[in-house]
Amino acid sequence: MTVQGLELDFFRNYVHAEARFSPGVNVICGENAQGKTNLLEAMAYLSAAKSHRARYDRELIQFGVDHAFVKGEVHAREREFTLEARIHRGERRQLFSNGVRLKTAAELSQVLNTILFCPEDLSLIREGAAARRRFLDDGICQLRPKYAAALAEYRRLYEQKTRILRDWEEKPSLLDTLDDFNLRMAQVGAVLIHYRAHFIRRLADLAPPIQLEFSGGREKLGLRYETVSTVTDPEAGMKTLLDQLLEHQQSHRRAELDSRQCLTGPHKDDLAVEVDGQSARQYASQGQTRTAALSLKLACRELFREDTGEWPVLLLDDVLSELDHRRQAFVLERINGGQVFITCCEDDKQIARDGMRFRVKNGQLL
Ligand SMILES: Nc1ncnc2c1ncn2[C@@H]1O[C@H](COP(=O)(O)OP(=O)(O)OP(=O)(O)O)[C@@H](O)[C@H]1O
Repeated sequence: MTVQGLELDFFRNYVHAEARFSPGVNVICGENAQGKTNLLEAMAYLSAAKSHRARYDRELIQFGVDHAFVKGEVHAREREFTLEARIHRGERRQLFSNGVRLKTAAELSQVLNTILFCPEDLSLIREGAAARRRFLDDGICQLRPKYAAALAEYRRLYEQKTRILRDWEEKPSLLDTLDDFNLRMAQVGAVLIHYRAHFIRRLADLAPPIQLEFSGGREKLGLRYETVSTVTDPEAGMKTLLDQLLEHQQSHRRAELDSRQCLTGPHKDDLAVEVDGQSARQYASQGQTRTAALSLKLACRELFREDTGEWPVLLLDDVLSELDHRRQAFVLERINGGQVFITCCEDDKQIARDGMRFRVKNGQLL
């Protein structure tokens, strides 16, 4: 799949921009703070109506303006699509595909998939479990609309249960509904675990060879799914998962009431990442961290290809500047095949000589 053209109005620092892109490599150069990341963010937004760095859609709207508009012409599944996002301050965003209003962001992902790698992705290795859960959720949501729906329901249930646990002492009648919430959370939680387990198993096949090649045959990457402790096999059937989740809830019932927190369920899941058998979070060097994060993203890209039959659009933000020439060459070699956008600070002619080049200056694409 490819983004053939992009149009932006009042998106971040772009007042208006239009561009046509190469189906291969597109190099986006420019000095700091000119709008390179904003451009990749706009493309990623068209695939999932989410930004990797904005908490609220309103952050995407240009300062002092009340709306933003992103339009992409996308070639996917041997067809042409026009995807549009209209973002208004204080209103719900509106998404369209070929002029038809979409009900959910998951419908965008059925047309366009993107994989973004940016400097913040080092947090995938370095930080707590939340960053890795986000990585899993973003990947699976793009591929599986059912997972996206289950995740949204789980989040709603989690918030409601958290409110019950917070307020039950003041309002004991709230406890009447706790068992119903627990059952539904275990049912939806089993769905999340099922999808996550399969996704991680496939990543665990795809990522280690990338890390090995990346590191010149030196580094062995290991991935392991860590979920609720009573779950003996995350790939077991739904009924087994449900029973094991209910068992965990039961054993934590008192602790939840005492601590007034939701202590049981896949909202605490993690993806353990190891390099040469040691926890990457604790022991990986800067270079190993960057390599492991990039290997995970490139593995995700290959998984998407296996699943949809098409390469997702790869968005590499500021990835090459930190790598030595051998690793740069490896990345450029590895990304052959699909459409790629790479940002860089200086106009390095060595990078992707066959690709199209763009210069970004003060919110203008030249
Ligand atoms: N909502 C907004 N309205 C207007 N400008 C914004 C908005 N959000 C961010 N900007 C500005 O957009 C500019 C470009 O940001 P961007 O992150 O795209 O830079 P960049 O070219 O990737 O730079 P770097 O190389 O430093 O990463 C920044 O100066 C930022 O302040």
